[in-house]
Amino acid sequence: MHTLHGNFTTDTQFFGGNNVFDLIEEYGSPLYIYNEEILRTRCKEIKNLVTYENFVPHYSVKANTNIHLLKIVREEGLHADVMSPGEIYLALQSGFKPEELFFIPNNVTAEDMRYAINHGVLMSLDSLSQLELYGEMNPGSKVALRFNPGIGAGHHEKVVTAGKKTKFGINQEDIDIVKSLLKKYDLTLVGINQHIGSLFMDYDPYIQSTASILHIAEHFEDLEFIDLGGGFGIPYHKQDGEARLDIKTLGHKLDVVLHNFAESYGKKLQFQIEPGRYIPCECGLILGTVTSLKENAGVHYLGTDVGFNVLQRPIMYDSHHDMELYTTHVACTSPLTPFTVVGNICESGDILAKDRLLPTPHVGDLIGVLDAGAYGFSMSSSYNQRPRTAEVLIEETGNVKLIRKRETLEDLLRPMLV
Ligand SMILES: Cc1ncc(COP(=O)(O)O)c(C=O)c1O
Ligand SMILES: N[C@@H](CCCC[NH3+])C(=O)O
Repeated sequence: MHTLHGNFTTDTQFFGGNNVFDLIEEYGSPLYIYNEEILRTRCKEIKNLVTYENFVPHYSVKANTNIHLLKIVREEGLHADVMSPGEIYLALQSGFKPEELFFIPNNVTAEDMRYAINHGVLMSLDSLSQLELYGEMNPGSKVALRFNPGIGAGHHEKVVTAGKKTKFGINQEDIDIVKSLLKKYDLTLVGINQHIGSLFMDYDPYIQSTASILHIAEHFEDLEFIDLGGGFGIPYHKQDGEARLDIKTLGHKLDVVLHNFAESYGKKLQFQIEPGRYIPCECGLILGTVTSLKENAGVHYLGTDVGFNVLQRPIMYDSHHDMELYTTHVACTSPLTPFTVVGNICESGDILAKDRLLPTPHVGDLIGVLDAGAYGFSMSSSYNQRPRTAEVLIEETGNVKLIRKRETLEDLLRPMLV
């Protein structure tokens, strides 16, 4: 086997010595593949971000909710942030205790709230009307609130979750109303949180937004924790030499802020963060098959079975994912050609990458779509009635463990009660 493109020798390191063609033969194509060692490394980096002792990172499970990965994240000592009853359910099933979960929903029904209350999971409300609803349902209890710190950041406007143009968070101007609602329902505000958006590589907006939430915290006595949010980015353009987020410097800067705040607040309250992407993104890759090659009006199409049912990020946010090709043919030394890499879905927008420089592949070669461990499978669908893919974990020993069965055609029919 030859790797035709890429500076990341995934075949030996990432796949734990397993041959990609054998993996596809055994588990089918396309296939999500995760590397346990990389996952554990990212967890440790986040766990040791700061020296401030009362620091509890919560993994935002929406990025990847496979229960086998959740178990590893928990073993590494992280807690979890959850968004829905489904995420609460899976997190509990994977071994997290209710007190290790933080429910941060948006526009939920009373039924969703009831699920969290019944399972003893602390909830954060992010609007006055949701706080009112919660207060009516569960007066006299502990509660958290999500504030909008006024600063947003993210890799695309669809993932900026603070500032002026967003549905998330309570505005600072409403703090007096918040206080009266807390009093009305005898609620104890134990924590406040924020999340400015997804994927920063420059940590300045994160540090600035930390200052904002700490300023908001000064309005409330007796807080037990402050959650600074997620958004920690990963370099999706590694093949172009993109640098990693400087997590060490970010950690040092945060440390100073946290220690100073605890001193002025008068207690060593708990600080939390909620990274999603950073934890599983780089441990995951999609392996697909080159199904056709075609030229139309000067555009070279490289057809694959990785449609937007499998990976939605490129069509949703124009996201870039580095790619590799694997072949059993003699490695080709011809010049690189710009290919438009497409999937098998019946929509013209089903494009994984435009003008991607690649060596000319053969039908039957394999394509690796890198950094797909976050918001990959969790955003996938069965559109065009393509059953969802299998997932495998390359354990630290190199052993391959099937962690999700490929769905079958019968799985498509089952919920229709036929
Ligand atoms: C409330 C909340 N917390 C955490 C996250 C995780 O974000 P990221 O994956 O960018 O770290 C998100 C998603 O953007 C979110 O909405
Ligand atoms: N789904 C987005 C991240 C934000 C999701 C959570 N608010 C992505 O793939 O980049």
